Amino acid sequence: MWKLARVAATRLTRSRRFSTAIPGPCMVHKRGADILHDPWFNKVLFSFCFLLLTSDTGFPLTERDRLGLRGLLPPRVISFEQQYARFMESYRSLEKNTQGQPNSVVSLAKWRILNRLHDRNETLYYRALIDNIKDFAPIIYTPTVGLVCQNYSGLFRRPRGMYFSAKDKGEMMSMIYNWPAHQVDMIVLTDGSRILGLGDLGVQGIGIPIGKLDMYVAAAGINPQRILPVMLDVGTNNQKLLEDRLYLGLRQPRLEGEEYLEIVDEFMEAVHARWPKAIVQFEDFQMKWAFETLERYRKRFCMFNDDIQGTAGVALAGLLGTVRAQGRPLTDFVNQKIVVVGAGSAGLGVLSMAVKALSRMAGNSEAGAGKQFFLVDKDGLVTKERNNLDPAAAPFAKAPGEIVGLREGASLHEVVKKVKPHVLLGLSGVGGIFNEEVLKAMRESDSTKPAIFAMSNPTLNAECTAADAFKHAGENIVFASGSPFENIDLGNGKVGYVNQANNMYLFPGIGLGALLSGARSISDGMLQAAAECLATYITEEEIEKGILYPSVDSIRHITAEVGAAVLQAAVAEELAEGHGEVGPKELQHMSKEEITEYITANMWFPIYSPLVHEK
Ligand SMILES: NC(=O)C1=CN([C@@H]2O[C@H](COP(=O)(O)OP(=O)(O)OC[C@H]3O[C@@H](n4cnc5c(N)ncnc54)[C@H](O)[C@@H]3O)[C@@H](O)[C@H]2O)C=CC1
Ligand SMILES: CC(=O)C(=O)O
Ligand SMILES: [Mg+2]
Repeated sequence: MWKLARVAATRLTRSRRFSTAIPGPCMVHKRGADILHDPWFNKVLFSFCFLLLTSDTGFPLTERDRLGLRGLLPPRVISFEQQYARFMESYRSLEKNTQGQPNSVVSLAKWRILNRLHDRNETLYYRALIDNIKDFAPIIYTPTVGLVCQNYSGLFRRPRGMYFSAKDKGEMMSMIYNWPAHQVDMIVLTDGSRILGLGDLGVQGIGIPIGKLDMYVAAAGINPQRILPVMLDVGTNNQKLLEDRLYLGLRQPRLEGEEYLEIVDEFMEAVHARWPKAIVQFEDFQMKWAFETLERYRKRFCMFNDDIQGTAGVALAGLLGTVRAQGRPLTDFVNQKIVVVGAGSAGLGVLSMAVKALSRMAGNSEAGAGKQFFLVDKDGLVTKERNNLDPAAAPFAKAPGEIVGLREGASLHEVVKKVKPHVLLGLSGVGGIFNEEVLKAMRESDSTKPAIFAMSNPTLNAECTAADAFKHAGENIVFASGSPFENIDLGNGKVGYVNQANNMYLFPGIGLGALLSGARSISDGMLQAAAECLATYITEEEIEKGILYPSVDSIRHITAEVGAAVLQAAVAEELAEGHGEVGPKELQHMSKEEITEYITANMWFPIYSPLVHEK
């Protein structure tokens, strides 16, 4: 395992650009103005250019005749390519015109222009997203999505996704049929209780499933007609929201205990009844429900928890990359001292996957695995002496006297000074806790190339900035953050490389592989295959430069690879039941290359199809 084969496949070009292949027809049951008002079929681009509102239409004349559109549009027809160029022109002019304004104003303006495009013309929106993923991911995903959630009531223009509230108890089985699409493949579900590091945002957390599913379309090529963002509104404990007259959710405290679980159970049953093969990704649930729902559903439904399982795989890939960056063999992972800051769903997910990887390296022996991991939470170092020690954290708690000189609750600074860790990894949600003192203590690390992972989101919640990490911990570190930072100019032509350690490198591939395998459930083996795939993706030359993760530009390619690895694992574990016309037997007989080809061929790509009216 963990073979470091150089990924031989030539990486996909960033996108297929404007293919000359003739797209197949798309049947449409609407006509006339109804088509123009449906962003899925619409081919008109409305844009502001030099302060003029222009509407450029991509409907050819024959199509206008077929669909009763003649006379409803100005006569000029422009191509998809021209529309794309027009949109990018207006986006770039917005960038220019907002220069010098506060970051939050610029980011929200960018989010609005993208969101407006989505609401009018999905094909063009997804093309723009795919072709500019590096620029647009920070807008539709972290960090801007956090700002969008915080301001959701004010930004809300038209609904996206479905809302199931505590008031819908007993109705969900019929409600699910209100969703207009016949088929749904991917659902991202939240209850809004822990949105990034921003806490309980109640119903406003819907921005997260929307952003994650946009990443599914961009990275995994999931057809946007088959995605469903879902908010389970069980109330909020955020007093400010409860008192906000613009708040759009239920004004009641969160349901607890059985009452809460009954709502989630009912939703899961309803989804399964209508779309038995849909994958459900749980996202941004507070820790107690994140673990409980994962245990409750993972064998019964095809689901996973992204914060626990997706994050764990991404972090593990980064930890193994760190071993390579030190010029050590992967087996040296057993000697790496790792301090994890944050004992929540993400931090504990990382530790348990890392311990499993260690025990596999040691020939499946659990004995002693994880002794070199240290867990710090808001009350300091976690030891067995902790009052009310959380059972989920207990396996990682240090025994009394296990580390001489460190007591229960020792501060992060004390822990780093004493342990001299190879890796300091933050999943605490607390901005700036890797302060100057802590970062300077990392200079005493036992590693020749210490690693600092400030994985909390969004940017202001990162445990430290990239600039501070290189400044205080030294130029020889490797650095990764959950939200993007610019690379750091270290002077003398040297660059401090900033990695983005974010579960976006895995969840799209986990979902895609699970979907196309038709797996009954998502096993540890499938998740491990995803993490291994990501870990082996980076070349030695890249590692030497401090690069641990691929560029966001190649997210479609890495997702295809991860999807293939997940599918292969599902087949090996006999969990794959097939997808569409491809049955389990055919999947079993596919080579690795054929699986990757199958995955790639099934990735949706946005182009205008000729619309044909279905009588
Ligand atoms: N980069 C990525 O891919 C991911 C990042 N995250 C980020 O990780 C953060 C935490 O997420 P969860 O684990 O789900 O949250 P959580 O609420 O379950 O856990 C937070 C943990 O941080 C600890 N903590 C709070 N204040 C602290 C302090 N001052 N010092 C040390 N520890 C402290 C708490 O005790 C708790 O154990 C969030 O900001 C989230 O955005 C989560 C998932 C993926
Ligand atoms: C990235 C992510 O899933 C989070 O910050 O919660
Ligand atoms: Mg999350």
